Amino acid sequence: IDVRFKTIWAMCKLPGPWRIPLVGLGIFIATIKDEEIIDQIKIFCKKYPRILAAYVMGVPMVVLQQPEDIEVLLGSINYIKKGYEYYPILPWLREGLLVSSGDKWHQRRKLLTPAFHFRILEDNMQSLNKHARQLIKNMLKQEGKAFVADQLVTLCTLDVICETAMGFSLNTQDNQGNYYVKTVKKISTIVVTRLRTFWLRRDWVFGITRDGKQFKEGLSLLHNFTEKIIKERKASYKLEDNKDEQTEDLELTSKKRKAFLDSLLELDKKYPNLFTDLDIREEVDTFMFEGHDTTSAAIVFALFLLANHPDVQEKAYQEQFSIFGISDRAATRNDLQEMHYLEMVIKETLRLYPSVPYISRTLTQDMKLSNNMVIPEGINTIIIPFMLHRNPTNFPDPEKFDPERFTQEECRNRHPYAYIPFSAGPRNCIGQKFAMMELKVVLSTVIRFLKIEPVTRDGEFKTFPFLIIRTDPPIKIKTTPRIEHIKSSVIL
Ligand code: HEM
Repeated sequence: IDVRFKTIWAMCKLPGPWRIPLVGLGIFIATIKDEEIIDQIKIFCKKYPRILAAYVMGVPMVVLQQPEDIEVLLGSINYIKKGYEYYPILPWLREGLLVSSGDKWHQRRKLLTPAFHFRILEDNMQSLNKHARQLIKNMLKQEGKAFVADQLVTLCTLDVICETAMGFSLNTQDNQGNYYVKTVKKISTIVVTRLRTFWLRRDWVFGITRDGKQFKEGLSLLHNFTEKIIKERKASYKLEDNKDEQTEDLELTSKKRKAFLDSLLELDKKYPNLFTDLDIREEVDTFMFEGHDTTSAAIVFALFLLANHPDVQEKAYQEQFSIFGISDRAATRNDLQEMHYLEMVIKETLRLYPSVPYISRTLTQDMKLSNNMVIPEGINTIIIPFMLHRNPTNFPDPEKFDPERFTQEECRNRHPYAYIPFSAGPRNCIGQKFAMMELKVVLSTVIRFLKIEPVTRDGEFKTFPFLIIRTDPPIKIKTTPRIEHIKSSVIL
């Protein structure tokens, strides 16, 4: 809560809906129905197209909507402190990379960039292909009937992140995987409810509510799940370490693929005071969550859009056909470079449905915008990619799904901060390249082997900003095999 005169005075001068001082939009936000959140955000953002300032129960909030202003915020190393909205996820992700600030964030980002970003891009095609194929096998089992896309896709992306980053093979049929996925969804919903409801800010009040109790139970499940992964990897890592010491074959040892978690275990050995067991867990929790839920949402929305736009689907299929013909071979990294149209489809999907719909920072110093307006230190500054990507100046006819917006020429003519599904600047998404690789492998596999048909149509669902973008009702699609003989080879 910021009740300093300086802040209140500055907030008064900024454009925004004027309600009760300090309380601001607090009561309105706490009482609005979930399904109305996005519509209300749209109304406010349209009314205040550059800057929207409002108090929410003592917290001063400013929404930036112009790419030039967003560049000032995200492009600078001076504004990396995460916003107030992240406090309810602290008990879950603690100060993992997503939430940490200051020196801790700088140090972690420096250590984790080689450990995650470079390592994960090395040699994961085999694993990505394997899980993409498992996904289409599971889709084929639905035998042309409608199914909830998210249920199958999320297990696939969870398998991918577990195997590629954690070196842990999770069985998709395993109930634990299912449980983890359901609990993550429940916890994200509770986090947003808590954020909107000011009387739940105090831990003790939240703790005695039904949501608070469910949050605590869910948290212990999620932590047990990640602790199990760490324990198992630690054990197998020790075994492999011993084997390496005994083997003379150095070439073989250097070729062994190391998972991101192995690098964390190494950091633990190298800097025992910097990287304790809890530090490892907070990063595993962070990467597990960010690494599966974001990609799953993107794949589900892409499937929905492809199903509802058969012309785009056909064009994407023709591109795959030109790369693979009727061969059922696995995709290689070189193949991915050829998938220009699929990349445009993915980008357009993330424009309309950015997996992370909301980004925020607390200013630790005054910030001068491109028009010389000053946003003072202490203010919670927000970017809503879901709205930014619907700005008709940068994206004419913004509700229309049109991958052609992402030809090289169109992109060149747009402000670089007009489209930021992975955020931008020094605190951008560390998993961006890996995510694009995963989305391409999974979608290319589905498009090559299956025809996606619509069940849920445009306008038949509401979107919710629950940490990750979600829909109600969940999106359903149908799939049928494209070529009979490919169907049998995939099943084998
Ligand atoms: C379609 C997929 C993805 C999207 C759209 C996405 C988007 C984002 C965005 C917008 C942020 C900035 C959040 C903020 O400032 O509050 C972010 C940060 C982050 N993402 Fe992703 N992400 C995706 C996939 C992944 C994957 C696959 C991983 C890793 C396994 C990952 C790990 C992270 C981490 C650790 C951060 C925090 C980085 C930092 O603060 O230094 N993301 N992501």
